[in-house]
Amino acid sequence: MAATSLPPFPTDLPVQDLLVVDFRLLKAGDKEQADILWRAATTWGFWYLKNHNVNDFVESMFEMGKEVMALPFKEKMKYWQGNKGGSFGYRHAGATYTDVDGSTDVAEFINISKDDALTYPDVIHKVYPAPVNSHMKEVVRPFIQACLKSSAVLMDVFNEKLQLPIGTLSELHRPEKECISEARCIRVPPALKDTKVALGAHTDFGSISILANKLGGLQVLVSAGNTSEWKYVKPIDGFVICNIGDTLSILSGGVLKSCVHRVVPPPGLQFMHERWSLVYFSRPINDVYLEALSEKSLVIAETVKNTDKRMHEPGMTAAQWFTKRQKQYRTDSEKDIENILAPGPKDTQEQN
Ligand SMILES: O=C(O)CCC(=O)C(=O)O
Ligand SMILES: [Fe+2]
Repeated sequence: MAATSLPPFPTDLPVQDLLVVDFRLLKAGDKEQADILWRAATTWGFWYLKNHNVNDFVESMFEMGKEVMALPFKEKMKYWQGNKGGSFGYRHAGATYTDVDGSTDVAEFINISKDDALTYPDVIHKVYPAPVNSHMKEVVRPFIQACLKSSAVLMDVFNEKLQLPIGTLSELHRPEKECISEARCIRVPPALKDTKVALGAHTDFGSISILANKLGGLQVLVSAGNTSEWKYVKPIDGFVICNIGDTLSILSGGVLKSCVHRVVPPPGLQFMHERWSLVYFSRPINDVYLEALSEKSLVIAETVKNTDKRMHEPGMTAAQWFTKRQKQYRTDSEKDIENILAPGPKDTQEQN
């Protein structure tokens, strides 16, 4: 649905104003834009990006996602991501807990590996539902390539500001190496009566996330002194929302901030609509050991001098850590696929 035919984002809600980075200028080496990006990434860890070409593929990615989610539940589950720490493939709604009382999420995903998209029709990790394959070359791959280009530019700015040797961060994220980077299309149904949280509070596991959405619902946890408050991030037509994830925060010794966020039902009259969002998660190469790059940067070394390593460094590689995190908060960790396929309100077609 075109953004213009959707109800507007309400004007009376707590909103976190994010800085806007002009990607075209940033890519051309504009120092002011690099400073804006640095300020955003070292304070809130979230910012808007404008004048980028990721947008060229957003609508077609949503179309692909809609075709996938319209498939019968059994068909989607043939491509299930599983519950053993993998991510690629289909993830059904309700797969994770959103609070300690046992509420569950209401979001379903299709996750497509960067490696599989770049090598298609060769398969590195996973095969995908038919609509992913039929749009792989014209839509999914170019979308991922645009995200790779954008994140490489952002990464180079962080590299310079962190005073790391040239190319350090890009070497740890080389696109031709295997990793868990992926594109994700998310569907949240029109708000169900008692849904408080559509996707639970989390930080992103990876380095940089690039997000496109049209309806509100994304919230960031903003701390001021001893209190913290959930604030909405307002979708802006043509802009994507970017954020720092945990791995880049760890590698930078905490200089770059990975902010807690969640998705609640769209606010105001937007609640009646299906919510679609699209994310590209840029993650380090699988065997990158997750630790602050203190030996390569005085900026990082100075920052970590007084921090407890155990608080920030998981002591394992990016792939091991991702698998561990991915298994957390699952509602289905003891279940096999037959159990999940048993009749229930999971099929989006049956729900609506
Ligand atoms: O749908 C959104 O707006 C955000 C999704 C998100 O945070 C995630 O998938 O990690
Ligand atoms: Fe997220």
